[in-house]
Amino acid sequence: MTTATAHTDSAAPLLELSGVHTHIAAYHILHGVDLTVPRGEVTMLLGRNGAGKTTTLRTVMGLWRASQGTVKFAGQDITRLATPQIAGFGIAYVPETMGIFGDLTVRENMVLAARSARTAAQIDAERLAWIFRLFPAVEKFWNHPAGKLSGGQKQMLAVARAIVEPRELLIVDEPSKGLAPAIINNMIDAFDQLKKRGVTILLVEQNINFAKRLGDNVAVMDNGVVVHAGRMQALAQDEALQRSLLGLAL
Ligand SMILES: Nc1ncnc2c1ncn2[C@@H]1O[C@H](COP(=O)(O)OP(=O)(O)OP(=O)(O)O)[C@@H](O)[C@H]1O
Repeated sequence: MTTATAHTDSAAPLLELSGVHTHIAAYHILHGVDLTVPRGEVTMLLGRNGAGKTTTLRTVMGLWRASQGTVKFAGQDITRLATPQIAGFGIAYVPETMGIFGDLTVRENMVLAARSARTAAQIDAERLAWIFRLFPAVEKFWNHPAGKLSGGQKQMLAVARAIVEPRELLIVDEPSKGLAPAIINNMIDAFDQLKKRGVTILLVEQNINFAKRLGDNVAVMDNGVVVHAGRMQALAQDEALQRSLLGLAL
């Protein structure tokens, strides 16, 4: 499958939401979200429970439909496109539920995620070796049912699936959720490596320390809008601002 290439204005944000409203059934959840995700950097989407972070990601992926506003990827309006078309532009999305098939082996999970491969041998060998280096558990449990993996190993498999083919933008909902500190370090390393390969990354996080270590940019949501956006370093150095924006989430 070919990935559509859009124009390459490197200064323009890779992903840009403007005034996005989303309704779920009778509920008005997003109330005009403005969010920019600069190319080649890591952007953290923070906010209290129920602030609208997951709904924002799902709206980007076309899993919910924006009722107003626009979502642009590499300058193209993707607001009304279907999810497979959006993914086809080179956007990978790892939901909080991870989307792993527990009855299938790790290998089968990876093959299913690689749209251009029908067998493991058809997955790009250099890329697979790189994924094994990033996430040794994926290699170690290659022929084991994915359902038997620990929570951290499942999260690694979920990210490994998302990057089995080259992607321009990787979106992950709460990658650090429930992970032990050693696994969190491994995850941070992996995202760093991805960034070095030129992948733009958008992560939803509850863990402010994880966010501080990895984020170049930050956007904070509350009540269905982005209430703060800027450089992560500026927020990390301002404890009063962190408290007022994130409150108990800290
Ligand atoms: N399927 C749904 N039906 C009705 N309301 C929903 C649905 N999904 C989400 N909501 C509501 O939308 C609001 C935003 O939810 P969302 O999951 O986007 O928040 P979040 O910031 O990701 O929070 P969390 O960290 O708890 O996942 C919440 O009030 C939630 O109850």
